[in-house]
Amino acid sequence: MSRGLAWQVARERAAAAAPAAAIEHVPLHRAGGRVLAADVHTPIPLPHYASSAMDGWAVRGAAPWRLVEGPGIEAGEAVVIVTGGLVPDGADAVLRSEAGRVVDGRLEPVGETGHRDVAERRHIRPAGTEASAGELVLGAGSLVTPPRVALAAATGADRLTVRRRPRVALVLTGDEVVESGVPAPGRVRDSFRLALPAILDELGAEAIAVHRVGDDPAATADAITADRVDLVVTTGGTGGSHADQVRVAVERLGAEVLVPSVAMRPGGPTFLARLPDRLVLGLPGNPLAAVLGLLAIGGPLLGEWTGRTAATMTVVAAEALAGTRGATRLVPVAVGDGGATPTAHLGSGMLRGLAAADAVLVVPEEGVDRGASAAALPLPWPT
Ligand SMILES: Nc1nc2c(c(=O)[nH]1)N[C@H]1C(S)=C(S)[C@@H](COP(=O)(O)OP(=O)(O)OC[C@H]3O[C@@H](n4cnc5c(N)ncnc54)[C@H](O)[C@@H]3O)O[C@H]1N2
Ligand code: MOO
Repeated sequence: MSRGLAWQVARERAAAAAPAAAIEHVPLHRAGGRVLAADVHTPIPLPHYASSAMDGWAVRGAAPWRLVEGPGIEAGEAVVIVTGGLVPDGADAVLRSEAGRVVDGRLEPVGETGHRDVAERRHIRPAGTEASAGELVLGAGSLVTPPRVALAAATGADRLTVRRRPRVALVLTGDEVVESGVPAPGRVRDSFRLALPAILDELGAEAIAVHRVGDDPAATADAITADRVDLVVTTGGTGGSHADQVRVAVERLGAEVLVPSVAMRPGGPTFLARLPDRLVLGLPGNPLAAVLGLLAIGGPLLGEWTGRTAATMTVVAAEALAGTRGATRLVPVAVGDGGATPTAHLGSGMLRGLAAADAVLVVPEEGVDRGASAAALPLPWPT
């Protein structure tokens, strides 16, 4: 296998391979975590009516006030009101319940606060103070966070127009892989069926099918084309040996190879190819290599596709890290007050190093000095 495309070039190609996002209209309860595909303008002012900020009485004119039922009030009248209640037209202020007293059916202010409530026309939230009717309140491209869902609801929206999540099928290869229990020598317990859908979910995609196939190009090609999906993520079989049949399967399907392999360690055999109706991201079988391949190449692809571009990160290396000639080295690190330190157990076939990491330091060919700043990939799951 050649050394592969340079890190930056491979990532740019992956981002450029993202198709235009499809859109869908989803109910608000399903919109969290999605990216808006259209601006949200509020059709109503926010708040849309003048409301009381306190429990008490809406009053008009000078004290004392005669208590009336409303809805309207005239000078010298007051109406009982609760927090959030509709302030009657013409009301001057809301007198808080603790700042007023009813004597002989007449309401009067009590103490300095009571007089101030009235004199300063307090506790009325006028309509339109947060937004005017027609105003833009959320822009296309924004991630739908909990307060943004609440804001959309306040405008009266029931659905939002968002980018559709790319649909993904997983094709897990390997005759030796078992899915339960303690594996016998020569067998390995599957690392991917549970982890990859969760990571894809964090990257804004949705795994809708999982196939297990043996080391057989025909079965692999069938699995790659089995579902109506936007992206197929395969594991194993990328290495170029006789058993590494995923590349053979993709070749037989006539795919255009966009990224043949990447000059990075680990994860170098990661590839990206395009079929007429779907992309295929091939990840190596070694567990650490596979996850790093997904973050390094699947990350920019899905970032561009979903609009959830991951923020880049800079960390300070707590120790010097040697580079690898002709390749970018990816080192899972724990990030603490003293900087970023490589975690233990970072073999390509291992998982403990990544399980203990907070980020992945990107070590250029020339290495990183102790105390120097270096780029890092954030991990898409909570750490
Ligand atoms: N002669 C060469 N051999 C290898 C090269 C090379 O360039 N020349 N590259 C090495 C590198 S780097 C990597 S990474 C791997 C890539 O391997 P494949 O993608 O072909 O994957 P497999 O050979 O099928 O498996 C590798 C390894 O991963 C284990 N595996 C596979 N699936 C799973 C799974 N679902 N859960 C857990 N572990 C899995 C598999 O048992 C193997 O141990 O190739 C190197 N070799
Ligand atoms: O790139 Mo392979 O990724 O080390 O084990």
